[in-house]
Amino acid sequence: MAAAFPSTGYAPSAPLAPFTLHLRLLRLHTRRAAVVAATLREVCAGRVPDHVLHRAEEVGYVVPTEVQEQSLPLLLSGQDCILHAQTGSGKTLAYLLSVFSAIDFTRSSVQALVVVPTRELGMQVTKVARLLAAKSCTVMALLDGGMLKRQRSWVKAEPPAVIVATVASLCQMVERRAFSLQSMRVLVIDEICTKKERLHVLLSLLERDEPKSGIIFVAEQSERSKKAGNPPSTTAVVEFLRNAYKGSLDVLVLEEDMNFNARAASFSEVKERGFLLVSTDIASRGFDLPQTSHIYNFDLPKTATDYLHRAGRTGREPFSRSECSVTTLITEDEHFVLQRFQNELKFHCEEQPLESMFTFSRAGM
Ligand SMILES: Nc1ncnc2c1ncn2[C@@H]1O[C@H](COP(=O)(O)OP(=O)(O)OP(=O)(O)O)[C@@H](O)[C@H]1O
Repeated sequence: MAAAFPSTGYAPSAPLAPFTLHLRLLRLHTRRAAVVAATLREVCAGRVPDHVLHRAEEVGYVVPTEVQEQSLPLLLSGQDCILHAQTGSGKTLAYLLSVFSAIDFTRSSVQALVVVPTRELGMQVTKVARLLAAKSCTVMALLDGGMLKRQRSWVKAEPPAVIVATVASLCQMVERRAFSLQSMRVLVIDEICTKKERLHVLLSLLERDEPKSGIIFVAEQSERSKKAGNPPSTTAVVEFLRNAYKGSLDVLVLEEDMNFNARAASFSEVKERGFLLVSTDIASRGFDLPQTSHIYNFDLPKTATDYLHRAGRTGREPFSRSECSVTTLITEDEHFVLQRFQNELKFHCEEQPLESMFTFSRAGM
């Protein structure tokens, strides 16, 4: 059977079956849809200054990503928003466009504040903000490890329109009254789930669960972190709990670097009474502490096998009938790792979003 084809630039060697034609039609529709999709300029029309959109186009931001397409109408209408999307989906550009839609470029005052968890993220955000602003306004980065003294006099003499800051640097500046926040129009909080927040979540879990005894597993310290002279994670967790935990259990620590005597002392102590043992994976194998009712993975284990060994420290005879649980603290980015462990070990975790578990007073953290 012969078939007539519209001119497509190629000659099929055999007549196309009906379903093939159907596929081609579908493809045509998809292409058409891409052509008629709104551009970034259209989505931002009348809200974001032309010079910013022009810069965005020069950089290559022409068509909005999905999160930008969905969030920009809300952000640009002045509504408060929480953007929740995968990493790399384009949230930064979405909130920066809303920052530039809200500030008055002719005023010399701090009008937008972007709070970031790390210096690295701060540098990235500052770079994109400066690209978009070009010379139309000043974007200042107040990041940990920066030259805060010099910046303090600069920020006073010539307040930037946009400040990108890590929490610690921002606090220093605010405590020294380096700038006024009275003209602030936009506040962006980018991914603030710091170790500190994790610690507070852990504390709330301990208060809620009231374990008989528990082991809190933290990650081993990396060589890089050791060289930089940072304390190991175990120290941070133990110090925090010794100050903040008001329950009856003893807070103890077990570390790789501890000598044998120190380890033995820790070990015999925990065997005798209720404990919260903070440890790296060193406590996940060979340790028999049957009274352990709760396991907390403060940091994710490296592998599914490590997860299994950690979990195996609870539910042990003769206490195995009492209520036992394994809780893993994860951020959105870590979700897939826990999913991988579940697939590999064939178990199912009940997921509890933070908001559904506790009412946090973030201001107090
Ligand atoms: N509309 C767009 N068109 C083309 N590229 C874009 C667009 N928006 C963002 N990008 C690019 O996509 C990459 C990821 O964007 P971005 O870092 O903003 O994502 P994100 O969601 O903020 O990520 P994270 O959660 O890791 O901070 C960057 O390289 C950015 O330049």
